[in-house]
Amino acid sequence: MGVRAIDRRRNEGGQPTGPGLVGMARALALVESATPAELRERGCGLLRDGQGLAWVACLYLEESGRWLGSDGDGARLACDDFRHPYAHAIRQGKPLRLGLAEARTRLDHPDFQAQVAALPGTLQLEVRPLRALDGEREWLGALAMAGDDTVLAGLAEDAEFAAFESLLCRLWARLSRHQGERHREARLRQSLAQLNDGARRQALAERLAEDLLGTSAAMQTLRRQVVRAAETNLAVLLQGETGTGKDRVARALHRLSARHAGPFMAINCAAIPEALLESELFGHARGAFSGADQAREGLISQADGGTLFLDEIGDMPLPLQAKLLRVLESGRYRPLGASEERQADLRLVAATHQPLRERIRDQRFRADLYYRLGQFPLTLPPLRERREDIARLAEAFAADFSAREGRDELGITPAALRQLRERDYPGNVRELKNLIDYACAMTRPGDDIEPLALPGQPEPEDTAPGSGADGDDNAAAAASKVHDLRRALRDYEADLIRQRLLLFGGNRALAAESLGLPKRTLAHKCRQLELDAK
Ligand SMILES: Nc1ncnc2c1ncn2[C@@H]1O[C@H](COP(=O)(O)OP(=O)(O)OP(=O)(O)O)[C@@H](O)[C@H]1O
Repeated sequence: MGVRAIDRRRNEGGQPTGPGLVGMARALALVESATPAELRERGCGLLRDGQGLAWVACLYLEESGRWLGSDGDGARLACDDFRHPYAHAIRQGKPLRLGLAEARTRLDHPDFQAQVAALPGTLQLEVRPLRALDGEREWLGALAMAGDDTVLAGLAEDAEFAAFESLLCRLWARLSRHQGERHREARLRQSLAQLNDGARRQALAERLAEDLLGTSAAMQTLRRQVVRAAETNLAVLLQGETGTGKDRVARALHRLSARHAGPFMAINCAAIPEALLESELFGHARGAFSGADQAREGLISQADGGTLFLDEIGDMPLPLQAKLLRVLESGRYRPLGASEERQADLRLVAATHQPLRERIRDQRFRADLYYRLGQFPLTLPPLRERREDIARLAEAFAADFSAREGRDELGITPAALRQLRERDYPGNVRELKNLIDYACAMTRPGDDIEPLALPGQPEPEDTAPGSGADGDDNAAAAASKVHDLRRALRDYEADLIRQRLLLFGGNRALAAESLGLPKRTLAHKCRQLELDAK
């Protein structure tokens, strides 16, 4: 029975539709499809409903040309797998008809078997390879139909079915072409956007190189990561040995971020006595504790709209860690003694030189806070792992010194550079900077820094015989000049701490240990004496 015959039968109920109009309605239904998938679905529906077929499926050739996909059941069948009938039909380039019972026993592809499992074995299966008639793309896929022998035989001879199939193929080819173009355009737009993003990020990373010096691969990677982190609002955890530049990275992150116009508030958790840290961070209400005559904003409130940098986060006391976690998770906090909670919108950057995992093991740091802080973890490489950066850093520090002191620019001799490259730097970049400052101070204006000017290199005068006696004389002379004991002691203390920090390349833990002080006390003294606490 042909399409026309079936249409006639469908319209026996008196609907005023002639064969031509039915064909038109069918064509319209196909033409209105927006995508190849919709077209296939409509095509199958029209055939199934109008032709008395038991099963209709339309398989499409994937872009690779190696697979046939099926919209309805998601089956995917390889074109060169002859365990299913579609491969045979496409290989032969002409329709294939066989009994379903035979197909079930001969063609044991599991996806095909599943497709026809529920159909009676008495039916016939016809597979028609579909080809784009305009030649743009040779094979489109295959049409599979199961039905009575007479129905399938009628269809094969029906001119209207042939027209239907031809329209299906033309529309399919056109829609595929449009869809392909749309996909190509979308891919192009996407890669252009990525290219633009890539170029913008590259430009930012290059600009960052003026601030975070170093051409080593490790520094280049770090700068790229900083640019990425700055694009987000994620909490950043900076980990690295002392003096590797964590503070510098935190400031760069803020400058590059969308919050750059907001405040950047920083606090060193190790430098503030435990009792004060909470009110420094959270602020307090008036009368919250004895001496709190005025309400005071804490750093969290001051950092609203900007970035809060918590240095030495590993030293934060456990009770405060819990409160900080709450700020991170909800943005809510309560100043000391206040009755109401407040809301803050800030990006948190935390830094530590301590192995936080060990502190978690020792139950001195909360694991949940660690993971929350480290949404975007960044590790700063120690200087000894990027010795190629030493010369560039040293020259930049010498230039900084000259600019600060208003002196002509100082060069560094190749021998001094060699020595600088060979040193170990437990205090990392800070140690190198202190060393160059010292060497600059020891170098006569107009000269270049020589190896002898570097600390740790014996000076001829120091080794001269009798220097011990001179030392005693100098001490006596200095003592005779003291008129204010407190001030003299303060100066002496400041000098001693400064020297010790220089000796240990700025490593506060080592400096504090060598002076028999807790690290927190040393940090406190540095603040009191207005020494560079770093
Ligand atoms: N890549 C760099 N380029 C230029 N200067 C740098 C770089 N890294 C660090 N410095 C300088 O080295 C010194 C120490 O850096 P910073 O204070 O950022 O280290 P840190 O890792 O925060 O140290 P700590 O753990 O002791 O707090 C600063 O003077 C900083 O300006």
